[in-house]
Amino acid sequence: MIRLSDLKISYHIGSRVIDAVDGVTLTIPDGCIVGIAGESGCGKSTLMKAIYGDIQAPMYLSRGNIEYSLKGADGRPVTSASVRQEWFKSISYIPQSSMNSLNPVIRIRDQFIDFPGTDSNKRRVLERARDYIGKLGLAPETLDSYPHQLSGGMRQRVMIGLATFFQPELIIADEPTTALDVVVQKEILMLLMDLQEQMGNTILVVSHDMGVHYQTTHKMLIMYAGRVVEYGDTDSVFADPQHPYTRMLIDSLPAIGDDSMRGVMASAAATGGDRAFRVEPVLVEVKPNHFVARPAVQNAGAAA
Ligand SMILES: Nc1ncnc2c1ncn2[C@@H]1O[C@H](COP(=O)(O)OP(=O)(O)OP(=O)(O)O)[C@@H](O)[C@H]1O
Repeated sequence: MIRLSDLKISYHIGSRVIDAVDGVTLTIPDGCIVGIAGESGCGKSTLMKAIYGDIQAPMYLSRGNIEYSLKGADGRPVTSASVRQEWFKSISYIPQSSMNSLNPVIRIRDQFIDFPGTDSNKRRVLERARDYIGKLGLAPETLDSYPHQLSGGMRQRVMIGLATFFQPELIIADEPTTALDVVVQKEILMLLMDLQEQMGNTILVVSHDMGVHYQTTHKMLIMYAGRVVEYGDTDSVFADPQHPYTRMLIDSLPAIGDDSMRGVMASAAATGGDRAFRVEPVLVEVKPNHFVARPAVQNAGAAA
């Protein structure tokens, strides 16, 4: 379980402050895949980095806190202060464009054993890695390759392999299939789903693709302008979206035979756009496990 309480994450840019995540309070249960969606710049990656404990200038925690029910490698509870020590052990992160994050001058095998340890320990890990990447659909020789010798899909599988090798309890995948063709996208997502089923861990997946969310997630978290507008079981959110922005995202899913984006444009116009999408931070449970935020109270200046 991860509990976010009144979380506010900001960036200091010169004399300006950008509140990228603004007053998020919610609980993510164990053992589920949570999809995070929302327009570009709404704060998805910032929220993921904060949960991962990767808060570095110019980003900072303005308010609130994060609690984890994770156990560290030493058996102790993970806290915001200790979460960084758990990277790639109890918690791992597959960043945006992660397939380009592999060190280009280091063979894949050496990326698996890039940790302090004895030679015999590393040999044992390498044997396990050879076995493990086979389960991810990669040939054992992949370990002997340099990243540039692999296709984008293979590199992404390697990244997922590195992120899941130690069976972390929490995996954060920030747009894990961007820049891959649709067939490879599907394979990668199936792989993540299979791994989640086997390990029973929690996966947070950021994606702009609502179709991907519908097919792969148990819960959906929809963000707009730094706030969570809706959060609930995926079936419920897709069957009965409560917030106009969620409705617009779901309407953007093309149906077979649909030849245009007219539905999206029409529903954006009908909802009243930005003003109608802005919300207060507090989420209200409208159905079991389905929360929605109330519309923001517009001040006189904003309304003018
Ligand atoms: N390093 C940074 N310095 C300054 N501002 C930043 C930085 N990173 C993000 N921001 C700002 O914080 C806000 C949220 O950005 P974030 O990357 O979290 O959004 P996002 O929803 O993940 O977007 P995308 O879907 O495009 O990845 C945006 O206004 C962005 O400009």
